[in-house]
Amino acid sequence: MQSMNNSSMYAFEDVPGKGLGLVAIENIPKGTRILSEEPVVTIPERQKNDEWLKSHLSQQVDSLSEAQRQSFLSLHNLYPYQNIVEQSLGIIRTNGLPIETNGIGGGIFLEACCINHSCDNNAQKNWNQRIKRHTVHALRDIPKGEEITVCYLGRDSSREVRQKKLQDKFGFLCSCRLCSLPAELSQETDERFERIDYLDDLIGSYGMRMQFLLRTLRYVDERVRLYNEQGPGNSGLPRAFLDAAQITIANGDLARGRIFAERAVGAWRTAYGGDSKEVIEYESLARNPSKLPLYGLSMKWKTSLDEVPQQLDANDFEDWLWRRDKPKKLDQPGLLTDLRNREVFPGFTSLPNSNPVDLDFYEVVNSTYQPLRHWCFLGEITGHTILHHLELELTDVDDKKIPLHFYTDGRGSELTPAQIRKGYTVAVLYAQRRVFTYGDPGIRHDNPQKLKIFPVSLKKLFGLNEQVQRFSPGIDGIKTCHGCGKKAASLNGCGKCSVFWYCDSSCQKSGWDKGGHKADCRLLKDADLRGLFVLKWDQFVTPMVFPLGSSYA
Ligand SMILES: C[S@@+](CC[C@H](N)C(=O)[O-])C[C@H]1O[C@@H](n2cnc3c(N)ncnc32)[C@H](O)[C@@H]1O
Repeated sequence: MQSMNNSSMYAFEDVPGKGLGLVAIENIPKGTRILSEEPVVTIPERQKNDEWLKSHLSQQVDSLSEAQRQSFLSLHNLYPYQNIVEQSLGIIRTNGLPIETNGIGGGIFLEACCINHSCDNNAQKNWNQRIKRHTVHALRDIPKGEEITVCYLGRDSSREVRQKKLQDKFGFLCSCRLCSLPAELSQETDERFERIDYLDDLIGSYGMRMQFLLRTLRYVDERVRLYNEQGPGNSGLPRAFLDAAQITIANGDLARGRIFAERAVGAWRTAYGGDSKEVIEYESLARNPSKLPLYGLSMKWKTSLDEVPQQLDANDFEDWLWRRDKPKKLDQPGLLTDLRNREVFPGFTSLPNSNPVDLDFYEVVNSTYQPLRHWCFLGEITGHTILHHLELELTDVDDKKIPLHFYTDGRGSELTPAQIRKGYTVAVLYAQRRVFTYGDPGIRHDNPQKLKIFPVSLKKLFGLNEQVQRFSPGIDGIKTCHGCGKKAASLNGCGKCSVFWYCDSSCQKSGWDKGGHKADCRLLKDADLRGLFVLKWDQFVTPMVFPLGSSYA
């Protein structure tokens, strides 16, 4: 068979084991439109019955030119037939490609229907609704002599599933590069596809629900990474980039939103061409992301269009783009936790809601929600009442007043009056923001192991934190003498708290008397308070409880 297209980049050839196929007769660069074709026969979306369809087909086949009719009748046919009408029906069933337009469900394209399948296809087929043609584009550079292949399957799946589908529907056993991988590598690919599939479902089920957006962005990030590991040009990529664009724009982040939209457009341009509806629609989104109806559902990640870091290397840029958690400085050995770190010590407004559960803070383990990271709320007692239960009035790091209700077994009676003092600081592990039937939103406390009261005001605690941050070892292990300010790797730790460092006993005396360490050291004697600084709050294994001392002593 000869191509109808004179400027063709391919020839029809017999491909061993596959029948007829299309083979590149020149090098075809990635993104090239290899083929653009109108249907010669169409099939309506809704068919009354087989008889009606047969007559509908006969009329179309009869009106083809002789050359077209010959080409049509020589197409592959998996079904037995007695006459030309049955033969036409078999050809349609074997080769029909989707056409999504005005009640038409599919059609026959004389050239595109000769393209064979590969699970590792180098070309992408598509019905281009705007130009009303079936197109095929190179997903990667295709060297002269290589067969042009598309994927017959809708979704990435394991080798077993792919092979079964191809056998059942198209009657062949696929022996493409992916299907011929040795068992171990094939298993790796299968696991990747299974994970992509799973992530796809998760992304679909979380959708654009505001409280899950960071989580969903992580899933999309992982999905894109898996696609890239698998190889270039996966047809799922543009959709993944569009998901990322929508998530970031919904949170007011125009800078990232535009970049993701541009990536989606770039991937669609490669696979579908610049005149496809996807490219045209999302090019306009990339130009003006704030036009997305979801824009600004929250302004949590607000950026302007040009707030794109310029000096980052490629990896750091991707970390920025996907909002990946960078290992914080706190990870470094010797570094002490900074109480100003709002990820770990959030104010009330940044606490997760108790309902619906915030999946940035929790994950499902054995059908229950478990924290997936550490956080600890700090608030200073400014008053209290006791009616049915103890209610503390707290002021948080943002000076916001919050009620803390005791729903422990003792309803608060487990505390001594000496603990319930104005000016003391309460620490609540894994606190949630909760709406109460009566009164303002606040915190419900029901597990005594999650709460601790320190006999120090929030202001003093932050004062101590400043000292700790100033004098404790830096990333380089260099400590600062709390007495004279000298910096050195080898200083002597305070024998009581081991948090402050001194050159010698005279520096220690100066720090003790003038530097205020006498009072601070007394506070730091409490292993729970010391734990606020020395625990690796950014490294989560299991939830912590008070006494914290047992978690690090
Ligand atoms: C739409 S046709 C493709 C053109 C076909 N090779 C022909 O000779 O007309 C689909 C049929 O091609 C064959 N085919 C396509 N891809 C194949 C592959 N990867 N391995 C073996 N046979 C394949 C199968 O017989 C399949 O039913």
